[in-house]
Amino acid sequence: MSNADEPPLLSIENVSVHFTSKRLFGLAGSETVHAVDGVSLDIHENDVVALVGESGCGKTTLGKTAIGVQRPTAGRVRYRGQNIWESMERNGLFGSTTEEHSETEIRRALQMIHQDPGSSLNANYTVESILADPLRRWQSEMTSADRRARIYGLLEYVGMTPAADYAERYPHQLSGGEQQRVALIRALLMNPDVILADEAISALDVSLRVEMMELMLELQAQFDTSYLFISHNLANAKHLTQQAGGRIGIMYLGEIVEIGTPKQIIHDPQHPYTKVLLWATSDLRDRSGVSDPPVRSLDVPDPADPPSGCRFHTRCPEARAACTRDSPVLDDHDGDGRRTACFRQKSDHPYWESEPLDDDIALQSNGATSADTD
Ligand SMILES: Nc1ncnc2c1ncn2[C@@H]1O[C@H](COP(=O)(O)OP(=O)(O)OP(=O)(O)O)[C@@H](O)[C@H]1O
Repeated sequence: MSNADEPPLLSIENVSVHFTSKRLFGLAGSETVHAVDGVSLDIHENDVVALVGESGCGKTTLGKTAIGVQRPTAGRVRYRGQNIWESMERNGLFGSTTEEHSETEIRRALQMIHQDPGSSLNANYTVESILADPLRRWQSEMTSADRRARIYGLLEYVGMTPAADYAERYPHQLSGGEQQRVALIRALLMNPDVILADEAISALDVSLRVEMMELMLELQAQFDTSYLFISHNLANAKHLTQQAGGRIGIMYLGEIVEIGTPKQIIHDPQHPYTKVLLWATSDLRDRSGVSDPPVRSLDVPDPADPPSGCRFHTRCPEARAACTRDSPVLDDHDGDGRRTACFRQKSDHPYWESEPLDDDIALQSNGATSADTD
């Protein structure tokens, strides 16, 4: 479990990532996709934070920005207090100073595992060479016998036995679950502070997902690392964060709209969009409740032209005129650490005096959102 009183390991400060590209089909001009907008988030030592939201809401972009793979167009990312892009630029020009972490150290500290480990494991190397590489780089004092013992020990730990047999295999000779375990071990052998796990279990069979999450947590304790876990599946996010004492952040159209403990998010959601995600997650849905999705519209707005005010207002069943004008700030309204970006959490907000947007629109009743369970 993390200690929120300690200075954060990673601070994402008011970060935006906008992608500008030419319009397709010969249309004049360019368009700017607001992939991430004004997000702040701290990740602590031994933390587990899961980001959940529909496809295209900016989870991957935010994750990559957090680990210094994507440069923000506004805002800062700090690693142990140090602005990582400024440091990397300065290091490139002048080398690192003694007080700061070098670019190499920052790169080592912030690792990633992908949805498709097959494409990230080098097909031409055996499992043993793939796993020996980080040890050679970061623990150069190890003898080759020590390296082999370490690799075999870890393969056995993750259930890939006999280890000597698995060590000689190439990635294509492993199942998807085995490839993902090798990718996880390789990332951990870099001795990272944070691992971005981007849909890292989504491609696995349902039965293997829980196993992989358990393994991630067991290895977290051994390697002293934090996870930023990205998933479109709220049930998986709950499973992982619940055991780790972590948090779930709900993203919608480039913004975090609610963040809190799994108990707060799953059992007492405050943001109307969190309620939609819960509704869409069959494993978590309250079956005694409504059968229709709690949204006014199923249409997801274009991230190149996000709605004014609260971005969720075009779909929100609770939306009022105030929501079309002003953007709610992500705030801790109850003093319990959970933060929500919704005017309904402030009893004295002008929202309560403003007109409901459209009383006549019935809740739509067909289909689910794309963040459904699979
Ligand atoms: N390199 C890029 N250039 C232009 N637009 C991009 C780029 N990367 C992402 N986007 C756009 O930014 C938005 C957010 O994308 P992102 O991949 O971060 O979302 P996501 O929530 O991770 O989605 P998914 O679950 O489908 O991966 C999308 O509209 C996407 O099309």
